[in-house]
Amino acid sequence: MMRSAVITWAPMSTLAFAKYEGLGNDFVLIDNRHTPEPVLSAAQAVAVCDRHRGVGADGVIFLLEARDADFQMRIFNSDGSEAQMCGNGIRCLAHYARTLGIEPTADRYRVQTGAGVLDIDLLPDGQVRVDMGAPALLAGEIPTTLAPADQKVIAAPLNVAGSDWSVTCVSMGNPHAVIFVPDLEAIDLERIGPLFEHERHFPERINTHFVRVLSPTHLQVKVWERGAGATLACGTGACAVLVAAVLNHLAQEEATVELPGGPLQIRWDSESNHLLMTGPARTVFEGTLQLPPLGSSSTR
Ligand SMILES: N[C@@H](CCC[C@H](N)C(=O)O)C(=O)O
Repeated sequence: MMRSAVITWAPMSTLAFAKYEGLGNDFVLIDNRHTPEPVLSAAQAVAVCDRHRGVGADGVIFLLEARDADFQMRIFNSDGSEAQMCGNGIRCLAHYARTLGIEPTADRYRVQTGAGVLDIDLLPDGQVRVDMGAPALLAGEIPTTLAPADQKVIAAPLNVAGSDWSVTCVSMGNPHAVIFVPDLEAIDLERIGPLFEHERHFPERINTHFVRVLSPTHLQVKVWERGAGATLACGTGACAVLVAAVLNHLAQEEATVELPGGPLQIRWDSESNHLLMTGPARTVFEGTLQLPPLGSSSTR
C-alpha cells in the first residue's frame, strides 16, 4: 500500500547573535542574560558551528548574568562539548559586552568562567589583556594518568602513532599537552591531532600544541583543539605553551606566541604566578539564527 508522506513544519524561533574572531579563532556570541542556562542545546551549537549549513565557528559562547562578577562566560566547542575556558573567546566577549551596554569599571570587566573569576582590561589600542590566573600542573589537575596524580608532567614520554613524544601538561582551567618539536612542517596535524585528543592517558581529552622554539622570547605553534580540531589560535593554549617552555628551560617568562592566525603576547608574572594574555578581538557580523523550537526533531 502506498503511504503519503506528511511533512510538518515546526514554527521557527529566532535568536540574535554576533560573530567575532580573535586571531582567526571564531565564535558565535549570544546574549543569554534572560535565562540561567545556555539557550542553545549542545546539538544546536553543533548546527550553528557547521561551516556549510550553519554560521560557521569554532564554538558558541554565551554571556550570562553572574552574581559576583560583571557577567559569566560559557562555551560550547563546535562538537557540542562544553569547555571550562576560552582565551580568545573571552577577549571577544569583552568587546561584545560593551556593545550590549555593560559598562566596565575603569576599563576592566570581572568575568566568571569555569576557571574562576578573571579580570579583563580593555586597552586604549583596542587590544584586550586577560589575567588568565595561575596554571595548574599536577597530573590529577590536568587530568592525565601520565604521572601519579600529585606529580607534574614535564617532558613525559608518550608513544602516539608509533612515535615517541615528550609531553608537558598544563591546565589553564582546561587541559593542554605541549610538545616541542624541531620542525612544525613535519607535523601532520589532521592525522596526529585526533590521536592525542583521544589518547587513553587523557580521560577528559586534551588540547594539543606542537611548538617550535624560535628564540627564548618567540615560540611558534600548531594547534589541535579538543572538540574543535585544527584552529588558527588558542589563547589558553598559548598560556600553556609559555608555561611548558619555561618549565623545560626553553623560554623566558614573557614571550610572543606565534599561532597560525597571528601573535599573542604572554607573560607569566612571577609575583602573582598568573598568566597575562594580550591580543586582539574583532567583530565580523551580526545576524539572526532561525531555530526549530527546543526539543523538536529535525524539520528536514
Ligand atoms: N580556543 C580556546 C579554547 C576553547 C576550548 C578548548 N577547545 C577546550 O575544549 O578546552 C582558547 O582560545 O583558549
